[in-house]
Amino acid sequence: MEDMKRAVAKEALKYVEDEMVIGLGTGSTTAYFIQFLGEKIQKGELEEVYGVPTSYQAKILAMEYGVPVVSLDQVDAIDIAVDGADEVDPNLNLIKGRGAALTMEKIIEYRAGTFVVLVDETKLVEYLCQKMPVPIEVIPAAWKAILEELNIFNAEAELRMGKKKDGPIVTENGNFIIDAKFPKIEDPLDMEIELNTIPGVVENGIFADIADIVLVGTKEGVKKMER
Ligand SMILES: O=C(CO)[C@H](O)[C@H](O)COP(=O)(O)O
Repeated sequence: MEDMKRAVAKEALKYVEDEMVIGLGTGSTTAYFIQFLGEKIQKGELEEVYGVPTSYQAKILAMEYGVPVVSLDQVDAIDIAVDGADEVDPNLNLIKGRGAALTMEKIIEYRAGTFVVLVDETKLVEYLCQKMPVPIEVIPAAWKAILEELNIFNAEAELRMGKKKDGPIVTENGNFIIDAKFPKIEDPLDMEIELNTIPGVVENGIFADIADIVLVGTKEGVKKMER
């Protein structure tokens, strides 16, 4: 599994050129990309490249490996964004947000000229929500009301609890995460828009029609899916 993650991360470097602004995703696969990117910069193989992190994890890794970091409000445009995903359907719609960084990820990846997604083959599904729930970032005061609202969609939804913290996890924006397992998502774009109309929802982890390229790590090597 780690070999597959490293392989897609290496492949993603081929899309990076001098003077690019790069959205840096969150998660274990993107961590390899940030590491390899930093190593290339340090060797002088890439120049005038800047990273816009989607999370503290991405920012800390970028600082550790020597990728110059800038914030979204310091750049005019993002040339490319590279990030992982939890599910990818045949039309390159995604579920993201296991790392609870989905809001900043979507803000940055939506704006990227090219959005490259890095996954291993276990993340490929026939339809969204086949295996993974949709993470939904919510305003803390609204969590219970939103859980009830999600009953309309027949979702099995729960507040995400901390692992090394008592109580719910708190996102980098100071919000809670609800994980909602829907029966089957027939129309990802429609569902993405509908979830965001519930008052108190900040953003949800359906990324419909955003990914341009998905690099899939398989036992036979890296495969490319493109829109
Ligand atoms: O959406 C994410 C974080 O919010 C991650 O990109 C996604 O969970 C994939 O992570 P990993 O590469 O560790 O499997």
